[in-house]
Amino acid sequence: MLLCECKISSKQVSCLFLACMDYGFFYLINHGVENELIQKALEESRNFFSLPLEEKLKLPRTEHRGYTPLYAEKLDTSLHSEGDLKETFYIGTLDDDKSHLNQWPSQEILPSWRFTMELYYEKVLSAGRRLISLIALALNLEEDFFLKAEPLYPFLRLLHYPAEQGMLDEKVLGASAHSDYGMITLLVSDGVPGLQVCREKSQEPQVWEDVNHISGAFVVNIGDLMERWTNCLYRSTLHRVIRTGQERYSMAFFVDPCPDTLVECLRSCYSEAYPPRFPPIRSGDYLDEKIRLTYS
Ligand SMILES: O=C(O)CCC(=O)C(=O)O
Ligand SMILES: [Fe+2]
Repeated sequence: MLLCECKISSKQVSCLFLACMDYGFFYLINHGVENELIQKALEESRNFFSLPLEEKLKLPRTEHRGYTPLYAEKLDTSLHSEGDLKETFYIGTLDDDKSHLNQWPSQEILPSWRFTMELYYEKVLSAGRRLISLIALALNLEEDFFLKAEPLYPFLRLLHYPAEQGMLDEKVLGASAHSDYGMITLLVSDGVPGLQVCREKSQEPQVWEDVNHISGAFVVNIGDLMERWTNCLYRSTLHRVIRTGQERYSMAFFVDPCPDTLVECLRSCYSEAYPPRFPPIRSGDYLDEKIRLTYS
């Protein structure tokens, strides 16, 4: 899937439609975020996670921004394990009345950290906006249909999966099985394997496929709210990160609608024979409940 400033062809729009329907996961290239910036942001993320724990704990996650230590989150809330073997750092919107809630490592310790993360955030957000308008076009909607859910509610999640020391409970994963909650996610990693997708969430036993790394490309996936809007025409696909013994870094950028957006089945996505599968829901209510469960 190509995404550039120039005109997009109808063939590319149908290719996007099929990718959202078949897998809910696809690669995105020519997205306008330079690979150098991606690598720089990954390096800064590594710098942060390499700090002593007491330094990281000075920025504890508050209002869903800041640091969460190993095992603090469990993405598969049905699992009986202590939590996921990953540490994370969240950055929320940069330019609204909540921007002051963001937490930043001290400039003395990491001088270019905030600048790099803000630049990365802005660039990925603009690629995400463009992609969301293409997703609307692919559904025969007005280009700005999903952007009416402005101000968007994007979050950058930095992730670090440590190399393992000693024996661990088999049930513990890097990121346990989950689907993402919002509209779309744009993901990059340092190339260390581990990410897997399961195309049929209800099939038993579940079949997991590895997602290969393409340097400079985003792995994009559809989230639950987009699945609800489209009455499951677009798939919010189950995915996870397994433990490989190797250390791994990734950065997930979640593009979510404004909390007050009412997400209800699109007119073109239901019929008498295929009624809406989900009741309408306020985006903020759905997201808050999912986030609450992840930490409980
Ligand atoms: O680290 C990865 O590759 C995936 C992370 C992920 O699925 C998430 O943060 O929601
Ligand atoms: Fe995810």
